[in-house]
Amino acid sequence: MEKLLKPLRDQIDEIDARILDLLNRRAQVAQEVGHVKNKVDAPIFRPDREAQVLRRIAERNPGPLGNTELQTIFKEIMSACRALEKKIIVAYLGPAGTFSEQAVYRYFGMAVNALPCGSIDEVFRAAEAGTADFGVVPIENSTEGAINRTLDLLMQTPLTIGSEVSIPIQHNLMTLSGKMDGVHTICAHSQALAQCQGWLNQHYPNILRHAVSSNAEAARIASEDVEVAAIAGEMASKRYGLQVVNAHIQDEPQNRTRFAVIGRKETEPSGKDQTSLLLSVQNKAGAVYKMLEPLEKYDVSMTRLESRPAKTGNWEYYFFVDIDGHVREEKVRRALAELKDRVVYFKVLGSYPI
Ligand SMILES: O=C(O)C(=O)C[C@]1(C(=O)O)C=C[C@@H](O)C=C1
Repeated sequence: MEKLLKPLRDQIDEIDARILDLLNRRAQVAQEVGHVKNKVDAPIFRPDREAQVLRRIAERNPGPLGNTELQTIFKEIMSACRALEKKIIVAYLGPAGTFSEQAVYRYFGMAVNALPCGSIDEVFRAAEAGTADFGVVPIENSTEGAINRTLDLLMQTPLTIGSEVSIPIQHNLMTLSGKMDGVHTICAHSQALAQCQGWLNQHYPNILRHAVSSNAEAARIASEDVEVAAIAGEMASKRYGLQVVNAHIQDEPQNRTRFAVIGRKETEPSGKDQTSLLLSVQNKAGAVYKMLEPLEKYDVSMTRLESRPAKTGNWEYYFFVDIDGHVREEKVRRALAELKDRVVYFKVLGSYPI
């Protein structure tokens, strides 16, 4: 067998040498891009350009490697090249081991400085103050709906949504021993408890559930107390040395969370974008219909409409609306110009690649 493998491995060695050379040539060009950008103080991270590179890879891919695998590889290549220009700092809802941390690396690749924050508010503050270049905040879960604190903060912040990333959320029940004997409390973030409610009612109806600030915090508590179990992702079980008792206990197998990447700069059009809006209308019959009419008129599709009561107490609602297209596209610009006159509150949260 070794005899048969030798010439094939020689081929792989030779190809690897070429890949190595090409990767470093690519990195050198990225460094030059960095010099050009530094001269005019242009942003290093360009989500629009990265989306285009990844799209082109998928379009040109003849196989046998799959598009998802190739895009993962190219994301890391860009992440490494970008870090040669500048290693960006990304704030997220910590501690380390949360799904938010996973979203940071999924989106930016491994060559970033991930900065854990104690709350969603702190993530916004870090990005607003410039302590971090970007923030990653959960915006919506497919089982539990909107993350209210994020939506409230998006109303107030001067930051814009520059990208989004969605990751599968798989919850595991874990303890130090890998067993549930003697466990009196299950700790997790309230969202995770809600997402696993059906399963917990069925399997452990009599064990106390205790909401804590994050699943990673739950894992930390469980790592110090044999009588406590945690619900958390795989990263947290590894980080805190816990054994999984039951894997994938979320009620919805396709459970995903969408994260917004927030920053101080708007994202340029990439050719395939969407725009997130925050709107409010007066509580009158037909007001929502009237608000959305310009979208139909200019053939702009709406991909999400979510309502949320305003805090003023007079039964007004805020609407989080996603539409296809970038604010700089003509038809979007026109539709929004008309829509603006029909609402009492209007804010573009950001345009970014789909
Ligand atoms: O094209 C650029 O603007 C680059 O800086 C290069 C590059 C890349 O590696 O392809 C790196 C970082 C940017 O976010 C986008 C792309």
